[in-house]
Amino acid sequence: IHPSYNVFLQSPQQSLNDGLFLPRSYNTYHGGNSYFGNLPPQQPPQQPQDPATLGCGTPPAACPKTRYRSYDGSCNNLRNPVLGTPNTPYTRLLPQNYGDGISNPTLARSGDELPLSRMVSLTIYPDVPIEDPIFTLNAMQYGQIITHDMSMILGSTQAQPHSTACCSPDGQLLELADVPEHCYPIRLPEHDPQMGRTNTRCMNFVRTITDKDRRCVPDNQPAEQLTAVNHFLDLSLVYGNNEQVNRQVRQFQGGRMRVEARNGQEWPPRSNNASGVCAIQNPREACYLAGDARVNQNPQLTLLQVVLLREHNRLADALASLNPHWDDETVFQEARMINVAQHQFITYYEWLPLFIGSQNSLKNKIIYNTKGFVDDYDQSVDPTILNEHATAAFRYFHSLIVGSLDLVTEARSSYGSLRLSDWFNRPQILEEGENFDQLARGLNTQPESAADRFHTSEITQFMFRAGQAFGQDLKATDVQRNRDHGLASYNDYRQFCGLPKAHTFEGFLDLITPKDVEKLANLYQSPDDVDLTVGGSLEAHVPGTLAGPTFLCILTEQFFRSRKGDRFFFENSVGGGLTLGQLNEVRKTSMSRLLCDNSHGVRAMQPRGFERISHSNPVVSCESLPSVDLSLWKDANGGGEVTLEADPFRGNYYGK
Ligand code: HEM
Repeated sequence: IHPSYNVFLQSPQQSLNDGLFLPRSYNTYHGGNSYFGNLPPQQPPQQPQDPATLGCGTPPAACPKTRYRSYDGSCNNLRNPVLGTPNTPYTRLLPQNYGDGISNPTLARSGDELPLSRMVSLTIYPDVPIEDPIFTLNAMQYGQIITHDMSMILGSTQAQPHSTACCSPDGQLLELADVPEHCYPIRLPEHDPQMGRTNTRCMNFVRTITDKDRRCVPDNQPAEQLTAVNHFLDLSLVYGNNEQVNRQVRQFQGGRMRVEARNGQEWPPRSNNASGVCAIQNPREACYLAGDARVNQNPQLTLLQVVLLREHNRLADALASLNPHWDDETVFQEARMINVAQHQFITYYEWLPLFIGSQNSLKNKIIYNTKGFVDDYDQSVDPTILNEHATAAFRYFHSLIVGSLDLVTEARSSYGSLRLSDWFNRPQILEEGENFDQLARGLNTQPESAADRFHTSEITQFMFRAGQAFGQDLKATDVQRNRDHGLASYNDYRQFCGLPKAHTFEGFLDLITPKDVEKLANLYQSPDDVDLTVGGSLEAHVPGTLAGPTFLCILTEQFFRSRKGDRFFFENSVGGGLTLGQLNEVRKTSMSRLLCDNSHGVRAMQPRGFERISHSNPVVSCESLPSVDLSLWKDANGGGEVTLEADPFRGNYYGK
């Protein structure tokens, strides 16, 4: 076992009493539970690394004393300035379980192949449309925004067919398919409904790039996958993950982001490589450039990206008129800071309680019931994204995706709908007529699909089909990715999370229905072979949450680390950069107000946008929804209470 994992060898401290979870590694961080190990304070800068070894973590030359986050997340942790930066490894709760112990995909305990991931998808994840009784499509969609802010497997765009082909365009296995370093194609079973119609034998699957591929670790050490974006919840999907991308999306005037005006609305700039990035059907179709490569993936994702972009410019315009003496950079960074604070507030206080439960969040110090600052930053907490979170637990919410997107009028009547698979990677649809407003209302009106084992065939049969009869299968991909990343088994994570380990398939009956246990027993040879992605997705939910105990334990741990390990978290009195008055203004923001302020003709919304319209959550005028009073950002030179000149952050923490 790799030394950095010794922390997990302690006996479980967690109990399942009243369904609440204490992230178990609270008091184990101090041992240096970080991939890189913790650097001593004031570590002198190291020389930049050879690009061939990019992925090993390149410490920045200096950490400037600044009230603003870097774009790549460097210097967030001053003891280990590279922590949380792009192109660094995920971390994990349990050691890798590779077929060869080093890097090959997971095998059954017997050494045989695991059941075909596509077979698992067809058996476990069929399309049975069940609406969520409480939550809107926006709850699903904001979840994807949070995901894209936190991680992206390196080597994939998660939107377009991969440039490495393991299968031919007509779905036949290619020679490269047998090169385990790159390819791990999804093989279709004999009776596959798609194969029956098209004679397709495989779906493309390219393995995630690891630290081993980048020659960062010794040959005998198990591989760890790299993530392409910074690990912090910092709107990097809007602002970019490095200075170079940030320069492409910034206007450098008035603190604004670049936008293009068409039909009286502002849109993101167009990508220079539209035909490479999007599935456009003519060169005039929009294909956007944003801080994140996945921006065009589906219309509702793009809509929220546009909302967050417009919000930046709305904030920047207000700050610039309050503080005419501020230069472009100051307006830009202050607007960015407010935008990120609002996003963190919505994520932690409006969204997360619905998914992982209010009581669970309060009890585990993920949210606080306070009007004060929360100074819980701890530089020994590792903010790195957990592989189990990104590859299994958080993907459970793929179940919430719906196959058709409602267009909704101001009177909240349906005007029609869009078929999801017609519009992957084709954001032009947002610019047509009043679609933007109608889709925005649809987000807050239409129910999401229930969190269960059923998935719309728009993502299990038709994903990214680009006009073809069939496309990819997201759930088969999720199962395949679980094995590509060599995650330990469902049974191991049960034990890690304080549940009894099953010795027979019947041992799963405490949380999984007899019918589903039977399906598992038919697919897998042993209870120890069940993939985390699969077992976790079949558990009965913990009351008040949208996940079973095993996934809840992983999600809780991740969101705990993501706040406590972020020096700039918005509730922090120093790093957060807000006065107490400003912080309590930010706490007035809401998903619905964000949509109101950044759409064109939306005049009314229900107060709680992630919850369906009801008597207790009725549609009300936008103006009546609480909003952030930006006059608190008028600085001392303009007669206000804030003074940036008195900023104590000057010079460098170390380096030049
Ligand atoms: C229409 C909506 C969505 C589509 C089409 C979609 C599609 C995808 C695709 C294609 C991948 C990459 C698969 C791979 O190659 O391994 C992915 C990854 C992922 N998705 Fe989704 N997704 C959607 C919504 C969501 C939602 C709502 C969540 C969670 C709330 C989510 C969580 C994730 C996570 C955690 C990953 C892995 C991120 C990483 O690379 O580290 N997705 N999704």
